[in-house]
Amino acid sequence: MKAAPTKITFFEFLTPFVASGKKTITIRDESECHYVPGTQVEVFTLETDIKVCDIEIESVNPIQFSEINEFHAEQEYLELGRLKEIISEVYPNTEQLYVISYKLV
Ligand SMILES: CC(=O)Nc1ccn([C@@H]2O[C@H](CO)[C@@H](O)[C@H]2O)c(=O)n1
Repeated sequence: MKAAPTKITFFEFLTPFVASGKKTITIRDESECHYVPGTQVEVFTLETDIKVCDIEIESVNPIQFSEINEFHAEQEYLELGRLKEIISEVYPNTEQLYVISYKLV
């Protein structure tokens, strides 16, 4: 069995919202859906690989791109339009995604 991942990266501009507890979910593709509820994960900036904080994974749930709504945007601490724009840039032509929810530890 593969070990649960212990590191996650976020775009640097989003990390203050993760560290302050304002952003409580992230939406990723299949390659990043292997986080395990109850495990602790270190948060780093994507661009500069600087450690930001520690989080505990609460849940990982599949979602279709077309199902992303205001409720997710609120938890992402982003406007819905902006959220969908970012996701389409990072994961072009990917319908199957995963909502990873977490809390600060
Ligand atoms: C390799 C890597 O770090 N990738 C990503 C992928 C996504 N995100 C953010 O997650 C949310 C849903 O996609 C949005 O808020 C995105 O901006 C991120 O910060 N970094």
